[in-house]
Amino acid sequence: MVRSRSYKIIGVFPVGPWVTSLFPSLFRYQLSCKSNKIDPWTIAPTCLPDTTDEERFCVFTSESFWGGRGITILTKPSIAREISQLPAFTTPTNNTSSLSENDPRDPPFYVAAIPGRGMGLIANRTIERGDLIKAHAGVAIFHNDCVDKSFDDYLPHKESLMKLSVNQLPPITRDLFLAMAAHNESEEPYIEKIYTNTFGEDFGEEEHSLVVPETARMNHDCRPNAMYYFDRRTLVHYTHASRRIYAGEEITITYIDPLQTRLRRRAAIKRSWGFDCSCSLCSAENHFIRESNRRVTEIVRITKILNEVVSQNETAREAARKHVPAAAEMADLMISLYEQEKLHASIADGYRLAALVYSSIGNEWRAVKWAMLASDIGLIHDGPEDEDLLDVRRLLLAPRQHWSWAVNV
Ligand SMILES: C[S@@+](CC[C@H](N)C(=O)[O-])C[C@H]1O[C@@H](n2cnc3c(N)ncnc32)[C@H](O)[C@@H]1O
Repeated sequence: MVRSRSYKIIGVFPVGPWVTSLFPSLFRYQLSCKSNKIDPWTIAPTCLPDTTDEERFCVFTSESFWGGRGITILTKPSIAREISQLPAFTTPTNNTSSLSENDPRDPPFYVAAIPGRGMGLIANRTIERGDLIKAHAGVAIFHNDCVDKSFDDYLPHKESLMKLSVNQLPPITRDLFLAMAAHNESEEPYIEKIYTNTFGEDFGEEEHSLVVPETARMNHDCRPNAMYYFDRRTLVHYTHASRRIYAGEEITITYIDPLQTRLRRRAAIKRSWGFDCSCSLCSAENHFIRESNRRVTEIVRITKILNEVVSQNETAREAARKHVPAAAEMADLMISLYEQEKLHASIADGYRLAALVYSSIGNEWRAVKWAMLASDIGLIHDGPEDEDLLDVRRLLLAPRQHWSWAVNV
């Protein structure tokens, strides 16, 4: 439920005042007030009544999206218009291979019951670092104001709205959605599934929840062996191995920012998912946990200093000048701590920062070394279009022309 750059699962939602005023009249309206069909939606949108375009929420569904997988989107018309202009719709592929888990591409995993965790994914062969584990388009996107649970009186209406959205999906996709786990038995099973399984993403600069049922089968580990990113242009969610995974190992992702102490990680998991994290790091003996906490705290401290040392803001950089003489050693220590902590996924951020530090002190070859590593892992951590990755690529191509070159010399 954290919405940082890499850990984007599920948000805890803000609520606009409109919620209380609109939901009571939703269903009287929807029966009589279908608006005109807008491409690429194959079902005419169903909208909330009596509101301006800016406030109105509608269900937009395309049954033909992604080769018949379909997608349903509950959001404002202006945001749906924006989404409909993405290459996902304007240059559609014929990808039908991901309609089910048993697709013909022979996935490197199977789904199995994991004691104490419900279902999960188990590797069926060795998966090398960087290998693609799965790539699936989202099947549903919900504006977070519509899935908020805090106004109990309106829950039945929200639940019906979710149900309508999901029922408009093609049957195979709808079944994938309905097969997802839920935190709790509840009178609102649709909303409960969304709370348990969605990834937080912004569309139109507003918070939404993205549903990718196949990816939602992956359980959490504070030191996971896989990582994911979402390609906003194609609406496809990618998961890659962040280290070698052996046959028989569970494939895991992290639901939270792993750069936190055990206490904070467990509190975040408990707050948002209601389970006690029993991953191997959280279950380790106390002296191991203490060492891990120290390393994580140190990574966070050094990262803060080094971000100032290489800030593009000259005043901030000037204020951090006293750290410049030790910056290279700090960068090396930070990378070593990432490695000791087995933070195989988030180390992309460490590599990038180390590249900038070395570039800023005019050490071209070390800058290139770290930039290479940042670029390599960044591809599977953030995707090829990520701004930070593109920046690090510019550094690689022409180190001495990069904005960071020798700014601390
Ligand atoms: C996104 S779903 C993961 C897939 C789910 N296990 C299933 O059966 O489909 C999230 C839910 O899985 C369970 N879960 C995930 N990681 C876990 C872990 N490390 N320990 C215990 N339960 C976990 C929790 O019930 C959580 O609410």
